[in-house]
Amino acid sequence: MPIRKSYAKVNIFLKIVGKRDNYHELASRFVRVYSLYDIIEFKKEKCTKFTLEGNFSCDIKRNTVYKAYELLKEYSSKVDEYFNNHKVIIEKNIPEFAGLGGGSSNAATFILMVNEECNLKMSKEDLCKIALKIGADVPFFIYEYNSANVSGIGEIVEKFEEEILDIELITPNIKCDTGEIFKKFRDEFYTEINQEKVFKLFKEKSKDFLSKSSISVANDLYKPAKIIYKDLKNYEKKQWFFSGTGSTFFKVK
Ligand SMILES: C[C@](O)(CO)[C@H](O)COP(=O)(O)OP(=O)(O)OC[C@H]1O[C@@H](n2ccc(N)nc2=O)[C@H](O)[C@@H]1O
Ligand SMILES: Nc1ncnc2c1ncn2[C@@H]1O[C@H](COP(=O)(O)OP(=O)(O)OP(=O)(O)O)[C@@H](O)[C@H]1O
Repeated sequence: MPIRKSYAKVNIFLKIVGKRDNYHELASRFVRVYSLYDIIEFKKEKCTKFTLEGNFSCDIKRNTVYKAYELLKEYSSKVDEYFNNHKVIIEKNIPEFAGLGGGSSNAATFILMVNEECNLKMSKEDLCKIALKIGADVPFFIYEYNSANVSGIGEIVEKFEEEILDIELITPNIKCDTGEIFKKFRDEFYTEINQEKVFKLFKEKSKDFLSKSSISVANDLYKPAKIIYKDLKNYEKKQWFFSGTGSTFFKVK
């Protein structure tokens, strides 16, 4: 029975490089969190329509996995046929609105599983074209790297060679809205890192970078996030950093 782990991610650093329409171009180190994952299973069962079981806060049409299904079934009739005979069960462990890429990871893992089970023979590059339509973090999960330097709006994913990191997480019960935080950044904190500094950042090991950085230097979105969600400051601790648009703080052990 097809079953796979759908890992969480943290952003070791997240720097804004520029604007692209109402989006922002990033330079970010994404690292897979091996200790935190959802589990996605395709279970044999007759289904009259696409069936997705799991503890989600949104309806099926807004689910990233459903969006991935809708996009994949355009490629081959095998996909619809497969999900007439299988349902999708997701055991959710990654908290939502946490900066951990839960929804994005689910979509990517689902895409990889369908590519295999329906024998679509699509390349990672082809799968990323679909992934990007779902969200900026999805391509990272398609490549399945332990660490990667991600740029553009998430569409450029370069493998970064380093040891697997042991990451501790604290996710306060504060649901951080990504759009609001980017807007606050753009309105009140806008700054761009230059390409020369990005080049140096992308060569630095994650542990070395963090040993010399502060939470606000590592992640351009932390200051705006803290203005909107004032309780975040209660969780600030030495050697703890902020992932994505939060609310998760992480420490590399
Ligand atoms: C912050 C990160 O999680 C870093 O890993 C990602 O860049 C977030 O990307 P994402 O999950 O695709 O973000 P979404 O939740 O779909 O985006 C919500 C809103 O955030 C803003 N947004 C998002 C990503 C980005 N690179 N620039 C943006 O300005 C956009 O207004 C977007 O409409
Ligand atoms: N498969 C899914 N798992 C979790 N949330 C999902 C999923 N599909 C859609 N969502 C919705 O996406 C929104 C954000 O979920 P989540 O924060 O996990 O996604 P993410 O953008 O990948 O992660 P983050 O931005 O926090 O790093 C929530 O409204 C949630 O209901």
